[in-house]
Amino acid sequence: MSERYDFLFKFLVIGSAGVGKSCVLHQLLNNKFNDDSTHTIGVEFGSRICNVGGKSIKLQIWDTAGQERFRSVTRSYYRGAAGAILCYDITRRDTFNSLTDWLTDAKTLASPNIVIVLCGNKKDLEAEREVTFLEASRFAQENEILFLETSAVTGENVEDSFNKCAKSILTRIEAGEIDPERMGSGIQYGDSALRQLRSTNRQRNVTPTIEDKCKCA
Ligand SMILES: Nc1nc2c(ncn2[C@@H]2O[C@H](COP(=O)(O)OP(=O)(O)OP(=O)(O)O)[C@@H](O)[C@H]2O)c(=O)[nH]1
Repeated sequence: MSERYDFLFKFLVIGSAGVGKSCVLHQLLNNKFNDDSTHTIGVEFGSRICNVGGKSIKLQIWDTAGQERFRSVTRSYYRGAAGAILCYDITRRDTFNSLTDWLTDAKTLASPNIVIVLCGNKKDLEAEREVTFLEASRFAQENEILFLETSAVTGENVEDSFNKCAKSILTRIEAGEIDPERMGSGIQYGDSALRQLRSTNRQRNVTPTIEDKCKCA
């Protein structure tokens, strides 16, 4: 049976090597910690459906390698991403210090409108913390991105991070700030019937509302 969803969003998981990107994604997809994670080579892929704001959204998620030597490969996957989960490790200040570079890459290679959720991962390692919650939330505020601390071990806030990103994209679509039909928006409608509705409406010169679109999907 084919999956039914209202929208499909393309997401990236980015951040320095070893911050826990693959473990965060594994926790999201399998509800458990992968204690055998190795460095990602290039990119890996996963998908799942989440329900936010009364809509069903398929997340198509690209987990990128953080190691510098794969940067040219991973950069080629940024194009057309609607959202990014930007991870650092709360126990390693160097991973926090490189966030500005990751942000620049996301905005220039994906889209200036990309919705970014900052995840301070390894929240379970409180005793080894090097980056405070407060300074990270200030950084997020200054850069107008969302922020959560997560743990791929306990699962805390993992699902919330992806949901928060999806919710924010949805809100911006509904507010007319993001146009899903723009080339490279990283967003697709969920059903071919929608395209039919749009072309019918276009012939009638009617613009479908988001409600029409979702009813149809
Ligand atoms: N304590 C703790 N360890 C974690 C957490 N997330 C990941 N790890 C550990 O951190 C290490 C790196 O995790 P990965 O998920 O492979 O890191 P990555 O960011 O995908 O690394 P690259 O693929 O090289 O970019 C592994 O040893 C994990 O077991 C977490 O939330 N808490």
